[in-house]
Amino acid sequence: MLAIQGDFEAHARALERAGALPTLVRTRRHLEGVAALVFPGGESTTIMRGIAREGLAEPLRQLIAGGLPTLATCAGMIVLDRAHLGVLDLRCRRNAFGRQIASFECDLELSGLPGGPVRAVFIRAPWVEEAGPSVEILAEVNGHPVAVREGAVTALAFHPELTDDLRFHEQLVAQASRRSPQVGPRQEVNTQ
Ligand SMILES: NC(=O)CC[C@H](N)C(=O)O
Repeated sequence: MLAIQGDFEAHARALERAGALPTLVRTRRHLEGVAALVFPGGESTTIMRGIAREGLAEPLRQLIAGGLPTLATCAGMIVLDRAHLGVLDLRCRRNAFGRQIASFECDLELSGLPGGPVRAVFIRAPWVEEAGPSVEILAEVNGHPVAVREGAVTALAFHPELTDDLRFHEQLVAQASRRSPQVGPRQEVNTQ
């Protein structure tokens, strides 16, 4: 997972519980051999600055364009949008829910996610202001998309990594092991 700034440690714990071996990506070298990517929540301007400083933008774009399974939450969704890395064909509105209800939780039903609604934790969250035809909207709040999928990328305006709900991380691990069976789940790697 991208570990420049933000709540990547919460993602690491969720990934471990989902059977993956999370590694921290801070430089280009750390991208070698990754089977999936996570873009955490945090502060998108700071994360973008780190990406630029480390020369990570182009390698990240190439990996995602090549179909690397990717999960992005909150600031991570902003980082992937047209105005930033440009890997998702959508435009985010930052801090979209405004000051009064900057942070809130709700139960959210997502299309294509079995097992019932998720408890969605929004923290100064963005929403998707406008999206191209290749972007599938998975859930909305008040008519604004807050969960989308495009290709192998799932982007969420909320933070599943801050709850006990592992479904998104499990989905990512499953996507990654379908694509490169040698890398997961961990039980298969470590059977001596
Ligand atoms: N929880 C979050 O990731 C908030 C995102 C933050 N408001 C930003 O614009 O970068």
